[in-house]
Amino acid sequence: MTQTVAVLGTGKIGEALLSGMIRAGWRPADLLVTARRPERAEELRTRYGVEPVTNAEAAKRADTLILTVKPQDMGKLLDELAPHVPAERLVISGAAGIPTAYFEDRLAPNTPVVRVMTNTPALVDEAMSVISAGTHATAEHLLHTEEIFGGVGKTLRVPESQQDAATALSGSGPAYFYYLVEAMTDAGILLGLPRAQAHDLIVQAAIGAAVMLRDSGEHPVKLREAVTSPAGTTINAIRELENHGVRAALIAALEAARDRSRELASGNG
Ligand SMILES: NC(=O)C1=CN([C@@H]2O[C@H](COP(=O)(O)OP(=O)(O)OC[C@H]3O[C@@H](n4cnc5c(N)ncnc54)[C@H](O)[C@@H]3O)[C@@H](O)[C@H]2O)C=CC1
Ligand SMILES: O=C(O)[C@@H]1CCC=N1
Repeated sequence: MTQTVAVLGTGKIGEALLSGMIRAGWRPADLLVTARRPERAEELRTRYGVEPVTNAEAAKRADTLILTVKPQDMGKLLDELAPHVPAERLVISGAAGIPTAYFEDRLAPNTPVVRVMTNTPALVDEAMSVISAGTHATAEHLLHTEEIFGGVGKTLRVPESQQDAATALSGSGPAYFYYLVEAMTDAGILLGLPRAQAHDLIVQAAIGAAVMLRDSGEHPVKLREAVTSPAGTTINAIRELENHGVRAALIAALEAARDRSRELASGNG
């Protein structure tokens, strides 16, 4: 049987997922989208050939609803949806912080809910999507969720108690790397390189390092040691990173992101 999937609140993450699903072979005819602004809805229709509908219509027609609004907008969306969502619908939340119980409390009894934290590299099929089942989600619901999110990258099942940590690591994770690239590009400018060249050098170093981290099977310490020659250049840089507490700053930063995810749990964040 053909499954219809609706993306509700198709912003940055919703569109990244939608585009990836189409690349992965989903037929636009089997996909519905909702958006707050009519111009946005038309943009999605033109760009992907999908049908924009109201939230209520999506709830009635789609077998699976993927909710990708901001945590702060989730309560309002659920108020709108609740009267229209039959209990057999699979509801997938892509929002940071909000637990599956929040949805279960507001939807029909026994509604299967799955929580997913993905990230923007979904746009290039390199997402990490971390998946947890709510009380009524079955193995089949998890497989279906993996089928959807597997089209845009890797998936990993975790207990829901680990979702806030996963959000800090991989949901927000790409932003940390963009921030580092931005800072190191500035360093290149300081060292006298043209900005475009500094950018290219750092981006390629990041790509090379990322592929080695993924494919070599080596521990990051080993990989760093291989770059760090005795009395060489790298150790001077590492000493400065240690002097400035960069490791401690990263640990504190991810802890702060985890804490913020916890704060968003009520949907009022
Ligand atoms: N941006 C990111 O890197 C990531 C975001 N997320 C989660 O994804 C969700 C969305 O984030 P973004 O895509 O960044 O935000 P966004 O603001 O780009 O997208 C949300 C969209 O929902 C629409 N919307 C709000 N209420 C609506 C309603 N009642 N009906 C229809 N549309 C409605 C908004 O107009 C907006 O286009 C958030 O819950 C966030 O926690 C998760 C992982 C990564
Ligand atoms: O910053 C945020 O709240 C969202 C969730 C994870 C990444 N972006």
